Amino acid sequence: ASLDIDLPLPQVGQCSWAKYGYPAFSTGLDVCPRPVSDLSKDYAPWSYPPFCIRAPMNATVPEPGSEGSYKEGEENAIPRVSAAGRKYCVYTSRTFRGRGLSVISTPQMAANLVASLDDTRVLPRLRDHPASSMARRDEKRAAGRPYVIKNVQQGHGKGLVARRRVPKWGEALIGFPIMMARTDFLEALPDADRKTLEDRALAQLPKMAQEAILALAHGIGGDLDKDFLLEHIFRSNIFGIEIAGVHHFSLQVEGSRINHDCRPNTFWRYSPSTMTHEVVAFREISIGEEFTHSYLPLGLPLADRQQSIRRWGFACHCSLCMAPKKVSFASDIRRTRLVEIYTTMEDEGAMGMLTRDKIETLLSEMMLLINGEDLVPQLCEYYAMIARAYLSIEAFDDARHYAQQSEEYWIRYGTEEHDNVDEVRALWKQIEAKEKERDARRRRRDASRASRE
Ligand SMILES: C[S@@+](CC[C@H](N)C(=O)[O-])C[C@H]1O[C@@H](n2cnc3c(N)ncnc32)[C@H](O)[C@@H]1O
Repeated sequence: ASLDIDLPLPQVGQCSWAKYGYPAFSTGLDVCPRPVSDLSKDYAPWSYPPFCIRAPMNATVPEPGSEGSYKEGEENAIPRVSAAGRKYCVYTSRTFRGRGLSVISTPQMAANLVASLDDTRVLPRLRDHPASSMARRDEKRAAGRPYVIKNVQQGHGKGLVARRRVPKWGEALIGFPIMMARTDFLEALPDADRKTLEDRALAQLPKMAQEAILALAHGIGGDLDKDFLLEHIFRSNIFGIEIAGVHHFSLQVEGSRINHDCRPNTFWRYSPSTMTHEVVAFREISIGEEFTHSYLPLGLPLADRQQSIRRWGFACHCSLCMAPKKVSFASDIRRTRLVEIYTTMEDEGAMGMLTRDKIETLLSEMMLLINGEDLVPQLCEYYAMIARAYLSIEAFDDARHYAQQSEEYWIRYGTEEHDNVDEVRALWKQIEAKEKERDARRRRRDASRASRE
């Protein structure tokens, strides 16, 4: 028997692999879902017994959580760690959200998804919204759908175009994954094993789901290796997500049709507990406008964007990248200055060199730059940085104000479940602790003054 599945069943509150999925009080269960593999007798709630392949004993994968280049030999290459003998399995639910879902991952990671598979956990707000792929597709509902998928500008293939006005913060699209995989399976397994898992993940889905996946963009036509069609589709269409802190990717049929723009009009957020992708407008979108989102972190200057987008296999033709040299030069200067402000505040704050005047001057310059470059979503991080700057000069009310703003932005841009919401909450604790320290210092000073008098 495999170690993967012979662990004792943990009780609710002790699930190491189930940060969001369990405890699911509504199910009345009092244990965590057991990881299942090809050796398990029972494989519910999946539709088929898991099909598993072990990584070879010399398999290595990039170290989880490290940043840098995935290419070995490059200067900033991510260090690699052993994945010897790790079991990757295919799990399929043929009914998930009315379409089906196939997952390629390890038994523990798949166990983490079990509670979220339940369609009844999807809030009516996400299920019945006209932008939701779960909403009934009768004529009346279809008329309310905010977008139509059609060919857009030359060279961009298909895209999503607004067929009704979407207000600021309104949902443009609500979708669910159709395929998910633990990202490092691409590195841990040899070609033949990857292909076996990928083919099975596709074949176990209902016919309509298979067709929807195969119809997605395949990236650079010339180099297409027909044996690895799915990997070409992954490369052009996936969204990065985490399951219990481990990097995975997710394929979502309609969301994958949204083209990239370096100044996008939507952002997407993912809720692990309901496995929902929401694409949200961060400004009003008018009828006929294309929905766009950024495949790259926001705020990069042109050269960095051009280099990073290459990983996606295309050169960006958005209006910012195609703008006259003068315009993109000015944009680059603003973006570089913004990063400079961030580092100055962080560094000088840590060294106790900031003053209220300096913070306020940099803050107003920062707001001008952020608004000028349409980088409002970056305020999640920038507001937290301002809170830390005010904390460094013991301006507790201002620190609290910006920590609150940062928390609100993180919830809006990342959902309640985003890890950074926890980080902001840690910042609240720091503010509280430092304020107590200051009060204690004042009391000691007053007491020593009183004793002198
Ligand atoms: C995730 S898909 C987007 C949907 C795609 N247009 C389709 O027809 O399915 C990514 C592909 O769309 C195209 N694309 C997206 N954004 C683009 C942009 N800003 N400039 C040029 N091509 C873009 C590229 O071919 C890219 O490989």
